[in-house]
Amino acid sequence: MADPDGVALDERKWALRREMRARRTTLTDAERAAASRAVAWHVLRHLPCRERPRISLFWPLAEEIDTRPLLHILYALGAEPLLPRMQGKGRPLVFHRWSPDLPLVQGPFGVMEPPPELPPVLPEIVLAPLLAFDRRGHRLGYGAGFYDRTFDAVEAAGGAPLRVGLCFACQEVTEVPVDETDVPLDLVVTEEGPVVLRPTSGLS
Ligand SMILES: Nc1nc2c(c(=O)[nH]1)N(C=O)[C@@H](CNc1ccc(C(=O)N[C@@H](CCC(=O)O)C(=O)O)cc1)CN2
Ligand SMILES: Nc1ncnc2c1ncn2[C@@H]1O[C@H](COP(=O)(O)OP(=O)(O)OP(=O)(O)O)[C@@H](O)[C@H]1O
Repeated sequence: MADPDGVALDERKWALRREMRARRTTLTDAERAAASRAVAWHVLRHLPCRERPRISLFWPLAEEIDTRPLLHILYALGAEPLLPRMQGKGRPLVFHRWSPDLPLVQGPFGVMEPPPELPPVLPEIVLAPLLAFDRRGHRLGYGAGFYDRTFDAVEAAGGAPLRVGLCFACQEVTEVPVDETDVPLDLVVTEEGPVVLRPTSGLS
């Protein structure tokens, strides 16, 4: 697929992924840690965490928001934190309950995941990692299409999760290139606070 100036959509997405990875690399460890604490605070303050939702996080890769303190706090609050597991290329992620004593196993791309023998759980809130987002709610990930497929699969199974991006404020762009499989986010939470993207999210 090509846009009017002839640059294929895929090429524009890969160029933006490279640019956003480079931008994220410029954060210092101290900035990353402070932003991660602020993001955790905004999630607890603005999402319905006291209703103890089944809420999916992700085990962070080196340069992503550090979600581990938030996982522990949600668990302590009596919420049901979940982590995703890959079932293979081209397949949706499946979610399993996480607790502090759960031994994780290393999956593809070095991602730490719950072991496969646990029962699958449908999330009510999905906190998704991303490389870039825009104010229309479009999200750019690492390019495997895992989260778009997962949002479709959860809905097909009867779920209607709140779709939330979790990232650094520097990952906002004017326009993410999208194709027809892109499932928009309801909101994004950065260290600066929540960015509400769809009024239907019920949050302000
Ligand atoms: N923490 C985390 N867990 C996740 C995701 C994610 O983006 N982050 N995923 C989202 O779909 C799924 C895994 N999919 C992935 C697909 C590609 C790459 C990838 O290309 N990784 C880079 C290294 C990235 C980094 O260190 O920042 C690589 O292998 O070069 C990673 C995860 C499920 N779990
Ligand atoms: N629901 C879906 N069904 C079939 N193909 C899909 C679906 N969602 C995404 N894809 C395909 O997967 C590929 C990667 O999608 P995309 O560029 O949106 O990934 P991404 O959002 O950057 O990655 P991720 O969600 O893994 O972080 C594209 O070719 C896209 O068409």
